[in-house]
Amino acid sequence: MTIDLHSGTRPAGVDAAVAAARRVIDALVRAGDMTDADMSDIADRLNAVADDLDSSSPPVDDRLVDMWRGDGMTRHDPVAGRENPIAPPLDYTAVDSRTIEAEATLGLPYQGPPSCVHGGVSALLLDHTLGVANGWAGASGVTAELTVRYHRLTPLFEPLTITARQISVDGRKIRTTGEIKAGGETCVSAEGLFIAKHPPRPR
Ligand SMILES: CCCCC/C=C\C/C=C\C/C=C\C/C=C\CCCC(=O)SCCNC(=O)CCNC(=O)[C@H](O)C(C)(C)COP(=O)(O)OP(=O)(O)OC[C@H]1O[C@@H](n2cnc3c(N)ncnc32)[C@H](O)[C@@H]1OP(=O)(O)O
Repeated sequence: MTIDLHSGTRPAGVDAAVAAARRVIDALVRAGDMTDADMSDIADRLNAVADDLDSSSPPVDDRLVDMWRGDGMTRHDPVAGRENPIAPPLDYTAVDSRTIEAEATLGLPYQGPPSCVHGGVSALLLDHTLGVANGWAGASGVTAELTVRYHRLTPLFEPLTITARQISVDGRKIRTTGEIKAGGETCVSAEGLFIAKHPPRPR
């Protein structure tokens, strides 16, 4: 069974609030202490927002059930999740029946070397994208091995194409590859071994 690549939007403004939080994260990293803003006041205001959210949030077990509803894409993961402010977020489209891709431009919160994407962030994006390609191709599982090769530095502030394709399914073993490209050049490639295993979703 394949999955819908889009997790959809919710009407309550959640996506807009999370997008605003993403802006805040980006703006904080950009400002550092080179700002005239009153950072103590900003901390108070951000803490007030967090207090509002904390006081109105459901028990975590209820939220876990909500996060995992359905059988396909979720909205909370740290790569494509519209409800997760640390996700860029990637938005996948199908290339063919085993291949997906997304475009993203990453900013300062994802920095490793100067003006370049952190290698761990690239590995995260690829791990997840390989996993979603498996869901799209119809045989998915958990990552057992991920081999990542860094060919050249991956730039911040430039459009990146992240692609993944399922290569083979042999019993429970699923092999999947992917890459991150900038300007048509491969910056990072990955090979993953996934094992068909589906931890039960909280219900
Ligand atoms: C987030 C959950 C996703 C699940 C997918 C669900 C639905 C898909 C829908 C939508 C897709 C959307 C999003 C998904 C996107 C991303 C996925 C998230 C990726 C992750 O973030 S996931 C977390 C990190 N991941 C782990 O936390 C795994 C922990 N680990 C284990 O859970 C076990 O360790 C396991 C299951 C790996 C194996 O355990 P096991 O007992 O089930 O199987 P067993 O050991 O018998 O191995 C069977 C055969 O695989 C070979 N084999 C096993 N491991 C190997 C290895 N490392 N290297 C080489 N070969 C290996 C054996 O050698 C044997 O081979 P043989 O049959 O030939 O002897």
